[in-house]
Amino acid sequence: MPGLQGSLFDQGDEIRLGPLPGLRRTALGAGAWVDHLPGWLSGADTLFERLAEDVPWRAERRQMYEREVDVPRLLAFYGEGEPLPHPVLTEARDALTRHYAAELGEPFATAGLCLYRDGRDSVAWHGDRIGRSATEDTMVAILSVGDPRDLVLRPRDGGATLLRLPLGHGDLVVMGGSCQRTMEHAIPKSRRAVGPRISIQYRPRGVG
Ligand SMILES: O=C(O)CCC(=O)C(=O)O
Ligand SMILES: [Fe+2]
Repeated sequence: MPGLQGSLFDQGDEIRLGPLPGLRRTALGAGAWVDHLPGWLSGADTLFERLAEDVPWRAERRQMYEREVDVPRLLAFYGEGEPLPHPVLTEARDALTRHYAAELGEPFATAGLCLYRDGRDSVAWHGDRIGRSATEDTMVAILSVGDPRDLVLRPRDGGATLLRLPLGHGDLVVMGGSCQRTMEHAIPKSRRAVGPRISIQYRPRGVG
């Protein structure tokens, strides 16, 4: 098969996870912290293309006061034990479970996927406060592929943005400690011309 060898052995396309010890922790106060590792996954653009095509993306609507509005991003959710849409996503989840085993005390179990089609797609300020995260420390780990979008964090009880991290192209961020109950996070809309981004959020059982 002419051409096959070229595509199989092209390093730039190979989807591969790097080592996790390069993670850098930033303390945000009140027991909240963020771990960050740019470029954890190589071949991220190839993974983006696969996921964009293979995942059964859903458009959702939600009630906002009197009106029903479009949720400004596409979604997919994989519950505990459900096969993930690409083997590297299982590998990433298991590597994160191993790395954080002592600190987290339970495995990462679910995967939520978001597709931000362009700068108009976003997530408003919120904490992932379903389940144990409302009252106890937990972690939400996010792997990003596609064009970078800013993840911003601010204290829940008011105050300025403490951290702004552009996330895309294989970057990893982990929000931990009290982050989901003492801080809020968002992916703001962007007026710049940005290409699509997919985020994969790993959470322990019952956390949402
Ligand atoms: O896309 C992201 O990186 C964040 C998504 C998020 O905060 C959520 O789905 O709860
Ligand atoms: Fe969130």
